[in-house]
Amino acid sequence: MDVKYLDLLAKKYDSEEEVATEIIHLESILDLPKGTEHFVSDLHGEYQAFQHVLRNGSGNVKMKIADVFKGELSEAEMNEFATLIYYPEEKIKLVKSTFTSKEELREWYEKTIARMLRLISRSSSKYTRSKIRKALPQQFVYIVEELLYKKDEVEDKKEYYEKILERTIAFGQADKLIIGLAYTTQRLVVDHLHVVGDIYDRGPDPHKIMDTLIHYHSLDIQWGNHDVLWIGAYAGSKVCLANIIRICARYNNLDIIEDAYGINLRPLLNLAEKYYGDNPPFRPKRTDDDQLTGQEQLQITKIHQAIAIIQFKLESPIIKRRPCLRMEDRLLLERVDYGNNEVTIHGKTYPIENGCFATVDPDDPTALLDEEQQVIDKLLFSVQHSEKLTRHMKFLMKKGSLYLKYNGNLLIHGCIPLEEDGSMKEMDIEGTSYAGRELLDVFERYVRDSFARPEETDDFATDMIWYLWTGENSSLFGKREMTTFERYFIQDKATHKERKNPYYSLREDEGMCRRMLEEFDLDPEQGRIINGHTPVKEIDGEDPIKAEGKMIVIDGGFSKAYQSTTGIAGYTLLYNSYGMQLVAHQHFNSKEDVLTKETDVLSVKRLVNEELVRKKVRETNNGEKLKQDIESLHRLREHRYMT
Ligand SMILES: O=P(O)(O)OC[C@H]1O[C@](O)(COP(=O)(O)O)[C@@H](O)[C@@H]1O
Ligand SMILES: [Mn+2]
Repeated sequence: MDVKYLDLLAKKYDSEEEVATEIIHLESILDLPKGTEHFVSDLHGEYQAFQHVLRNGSGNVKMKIADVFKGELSEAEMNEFATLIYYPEEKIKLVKSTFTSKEELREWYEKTIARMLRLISRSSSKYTRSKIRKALPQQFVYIVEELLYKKDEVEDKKEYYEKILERTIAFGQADKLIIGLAYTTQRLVVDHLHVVGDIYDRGPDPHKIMDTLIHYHSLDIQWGNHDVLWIGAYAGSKVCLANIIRICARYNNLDIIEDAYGINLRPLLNLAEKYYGDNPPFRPKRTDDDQLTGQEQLQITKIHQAIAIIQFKLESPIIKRRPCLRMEDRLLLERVDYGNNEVTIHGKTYPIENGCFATVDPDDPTALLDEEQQVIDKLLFSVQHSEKLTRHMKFLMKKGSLYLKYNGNLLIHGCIPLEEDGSMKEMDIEGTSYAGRELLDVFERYVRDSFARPEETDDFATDMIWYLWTGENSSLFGKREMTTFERYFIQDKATHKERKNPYYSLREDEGMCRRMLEEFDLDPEQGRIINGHTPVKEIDGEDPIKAEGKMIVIDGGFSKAYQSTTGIAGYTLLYNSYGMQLVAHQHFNSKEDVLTKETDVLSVKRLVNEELVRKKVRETNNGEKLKQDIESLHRLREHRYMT
């Protein structure tokens, strides 16, 4: 081992005792049960629903409450207690408003704090003290530790503990303590979060989800196609940028661009006002909460058209300069017969409905007007100078990747592109052929490369990010082609169909899943593939657990827009030392509903597998890391203190 590294390590552990203590500490962690992993995917801007799943730990909080209090508290009391853990600030207010005397309140404080400590004590049983300390409300660490580790049987200490509680309440600190303990509980029931892609688009608050994730104690992200679209926009891809704005307009979410990220849409609006009018397929999709005036709706409809046309124009030069992407079929603006109002796709001609080609020159259909060029350039400048977006995109890069191998499982948003016969689909990129894991690795390199050079807007790496959004061999898209143009302009629904990669039928097969795990050097006996991206249509009887449990698809659709096709409001997955459980969530109404009616929609759990022997940290990714640390510490001990 590198002597320099050992010297560095010696600075941190500068006595033999310290090295020994650390070795003992780490070795004891290895024998603790593995922490609970929580998998979520396809959040699609649904911040409230995501918050709820995060706060209740996919039902884990309730499970722990039942473990501790079943038989002692009624169902209603347990539910109320659970709500307090999820939304402590609001719940305390509600509870307090029901009391008529100080005495009542004091009793409630005492009872509640005692219960919370019991719950925390149970939830933290598999963690070391130092880890628990980190999870405790920092201003109350001393008090909580005293209370947490008290031993009731020690009579003379009883008075001492009561005094602590009494003083805490008397000093008006009880609310803060309860709030802190509630967040501690939330934190302890989930050790690590995996976000299996698609934080962005369709829903109203992806930026709030990002802020939540930035503050989350431990997580990783597998990029979804929508996340990569945002990364692409920030990394300099104008066509990705046009797409994110188009999608925000389509879902009436331009606030995300303007208010959350501070990007000025005025130039785009001016252009839109000049060239476009009302046009049904471009009207924003409405949700129940939208209160748009006719004027507002019209404005969004115009913006939607303006940016869609810019997008279609921007696609053309990329397709032409990158023949290896083989996307010539998508040069649709060039296939429009502007005189007869028709378009020819895959050899078939269709009438165009609701065309909006005022800025298109039939002789040079993909040329941007100067005005359009200026609009997109200004937008890119704003995007790259948005402080908040910069923070969010950097975080996506830091915590994210195209796929992840974690504790023996393969986490991936979309797919591994396959041929019909189950072989890995090859793609020729700049003269080299890639498939399977290698293809995904090369895709990721391009994303990182483009992100590192945001000033380059037309280079290969930046074009590849767009390809990841929409290309046939993209592991994130997983479909033959994206029929956005057809859905706006052609009535014939057959043209709207996006044919899925064979992966999506082959993944039902256990042998295939085993081969894919092997492709990623994972043990097919132990490992599973965890997928997002395609909504599981429970309504039609689709099963999220496929291939004898080797494949688990957890996109049940947080996205409200997709709930009518799925029939539920999302799946999440829990993986603790006892095994894996899939949780199906019912539709989430609102936080207010949870608070007042305790409607913490019952989540149905299904066992995916049960570990025969409780899994320990030793057998996890983290365990591997700890073993390496221990090894280094042994070396340090020999190198420094035993010679
Ligand atoms: O539902 P919309 O807004 O029309 O979007 C449809 C587009 O979204 C996609 O389904 C991709 O989004 P998902 O990753 O959420 O599936 C495309 O395949 C499709 O063209
Ligand atoms: Mn997706």
